[in-house]
Amino acid sequence: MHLHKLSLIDFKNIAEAHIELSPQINCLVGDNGTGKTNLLDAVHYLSVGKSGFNFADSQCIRHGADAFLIDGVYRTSEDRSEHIVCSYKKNSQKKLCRGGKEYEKLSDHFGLIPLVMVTPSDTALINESGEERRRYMNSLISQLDRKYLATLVRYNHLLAERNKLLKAQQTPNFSEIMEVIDLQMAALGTDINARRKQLIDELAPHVARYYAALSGDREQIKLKYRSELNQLPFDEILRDAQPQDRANQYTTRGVHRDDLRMTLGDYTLRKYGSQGQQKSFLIALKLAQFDLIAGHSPVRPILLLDDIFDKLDMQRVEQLIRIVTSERFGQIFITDCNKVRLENVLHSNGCRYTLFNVTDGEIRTA
Ligand SMILES: Nc1ncnc2c1ncn2[C@@H]1O[C@H](COP(=O)(O)OP(=O)(O)OP(=O)(O)O)[C@@H](O)[C@H]1O
Repeated sequence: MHLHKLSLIDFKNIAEAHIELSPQINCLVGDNGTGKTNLLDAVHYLSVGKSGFNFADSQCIRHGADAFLIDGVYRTSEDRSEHIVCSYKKNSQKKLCRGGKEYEKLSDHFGLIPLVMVTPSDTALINESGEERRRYMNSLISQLDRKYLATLVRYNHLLAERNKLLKAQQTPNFSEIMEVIDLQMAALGTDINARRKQLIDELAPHVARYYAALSGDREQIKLKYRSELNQLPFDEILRDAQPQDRANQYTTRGVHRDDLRMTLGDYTLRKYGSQGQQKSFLIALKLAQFDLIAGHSPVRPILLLDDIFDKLDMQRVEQLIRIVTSERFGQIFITDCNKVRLENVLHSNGCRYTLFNVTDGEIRTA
């Protein structure tokens, strides 16, 4: 499946655009702040129903306009297509339609048009708190397993109930209520732990392989899932934690404290990795994610590469281009400020591509 035609009206700084895309490599070139990333975000909207950069829908309406519209026609085979439209009008409900019919729930659309995006803002996965990494695991597992999200919602609900109880320790039957909550939390948390473990066990070898390829086999990285539940049953953890939880008045241990450990050689990537090494890791992670989704879906994800030259040396960029232009990948979008540099790399790898010039929100085929 690939995005064949894309039309935008009043989306961020793009007043109007109608473009026809290549099923393979699409390059968006232009100066800083011209709208290259905005176009990628529109493609993200059509897959996920929301911005890939945490923009609220209202922030995506072009300044001075009342609504935005994103209209995409995907080719699924020679004679079949999917028509997806996402629109949002100020102070009203966002609409996501497939073939002219509005979805009741956005989540019903998940997985139809898989997509993987690499952006400079991915560094938050390395440098921000564990919450960011848990969100990453949760979002990826939810794409592959719809039941996971329901389990997570129930766990978070119980966690909130438990924390409320810990703040009101004079509640009659405190211990009995706590026991009931813990019993349910232990079952759900054990489930969440198993799915996260399975995800990272599957993902980690691919990440290591892609990183080795990007670095020309000079460096090795490891990705590990850190959870207390890997060592102890959750019911035991909750029981042991009770005195501490009562003192702190919140739940100190559980899958809501899980994290990922990323190492370069024997050292923490966050502390000791250079910016280029961190960026290489994030690209390797996203390419591994691509393989994982492709393995679970009948269609290959669309790959969005925003600003890939940022922080990478030419050797790594060339390796990356070599990897993503291999048979295993499908439709790709690449943004860059430097047209000559991008074209040189693509030419030297013998790639065919379609180039778009982006100037002040206008997108034109070169
Ligand atoms: N709602 C909006 N209405 C109008 N303009 C907007 C809106 N949201 C963002 N912009 C503008 O879009 C531009 C940013 O576009 P974008 O992030 O796509 O740039 P880019 O071409 O990817 O640049 P860079 O090369 O620096 O990454 C900024 O000028 C910003 O002010």
